[in-house]
Amino acid sequence: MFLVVDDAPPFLIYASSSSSTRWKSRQGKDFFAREAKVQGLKSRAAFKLLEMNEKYKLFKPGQTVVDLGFAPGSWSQAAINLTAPNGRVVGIDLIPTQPPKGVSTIQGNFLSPAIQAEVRAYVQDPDLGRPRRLVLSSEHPEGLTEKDLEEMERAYIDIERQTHLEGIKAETIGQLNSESASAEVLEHKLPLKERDRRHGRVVDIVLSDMSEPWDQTTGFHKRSLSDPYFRMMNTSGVPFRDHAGSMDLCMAALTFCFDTLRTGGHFLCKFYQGAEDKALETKLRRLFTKVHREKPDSSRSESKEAYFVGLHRKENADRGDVFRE
Ligand SMILES: C[S@@+](CC[C@H](N)C(=O)[O-])C[C@H]1O[C@@H](n2cnc3c(N)ncnc32)[C@H](O)[C@@H]1O
Repeated sequence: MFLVVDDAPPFLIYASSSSSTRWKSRQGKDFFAREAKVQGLKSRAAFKLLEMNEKYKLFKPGQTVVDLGFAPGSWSQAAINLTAPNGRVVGIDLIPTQPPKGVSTIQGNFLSPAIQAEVRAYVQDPDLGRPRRLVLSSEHPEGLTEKDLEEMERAYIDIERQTHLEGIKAETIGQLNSESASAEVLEHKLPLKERDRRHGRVVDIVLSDMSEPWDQTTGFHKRSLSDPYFRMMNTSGVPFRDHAGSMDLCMAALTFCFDTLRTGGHFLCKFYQGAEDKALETKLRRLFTKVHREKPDSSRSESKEAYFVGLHRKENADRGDVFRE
């Protein structure tokens, strides 16, 4: 079943049921590709995200989402709609791509430490990438004051952080200033959101649909060299190579989660199944309260791709422990 979501840009929610799944499989394997075209989505990949969101309820208004390997952009399209109003989505990809409306993007190789640092720095500023301010007139037709409008524009994350800060009791602040108290003990007295913020953990959801790009060896006759998206999407067709490449990308994404994901935040990560995925799952289990393996209906059955869904980042996960072999 496909439901239209309010009057936002053309965008539909996917809800699965066994009868609809049977119907879809009868339609042939390009059902999702056709449906993506009809719905104005940038690719059929959107349905994988929508299906997993339907199951795990990942998105909420106002969230900060980082979409690794976002091109051509259907996950970012879905994320910007599902986090409205006031959400922000930052997409990163190797290839130059026109970003979907409302999405901020950085072009570069996410395996590069410089690009990772750039993304971390970008998300630290809570105002970057959010919808722009409204033009205010002194007399608003609905009787709203300038202050009301300013308040409405502030993301819920900022509002919550402010509330927490205001809620810190004077005596705690006094203790914070006391030279005798140890920094570690005092940090535990801070509200969780403030503690997360101090450590740069400001992202609500990290998505990674990155696929290792491979040198093109076939299909040169198909205009594909002039279409970078097609070129980069190739997998090698050699399961071990695809698997090994995807493990590197997943580890980079997981490290990024450790550094930037807030306590309670979620991670959704594509991987190619193989010998190493169990070790990756173990690391995920050390960082997240719940971890699921998913093979959405809309993922081609002949492909070795699957997804890990890491739910609710733990509060006190230790870096050395999470990444130990
Ligand atoms: C399957 S596509 C993503 C589709 C996307 N989720 C969507 O909905 O449109 C995989 C993307 O990962 C990107 N990618 C692969 N390796 C990357 C890397 N090291 N850094 C950044 N992007 C990468 C590719 O360029 C490609 O665009």
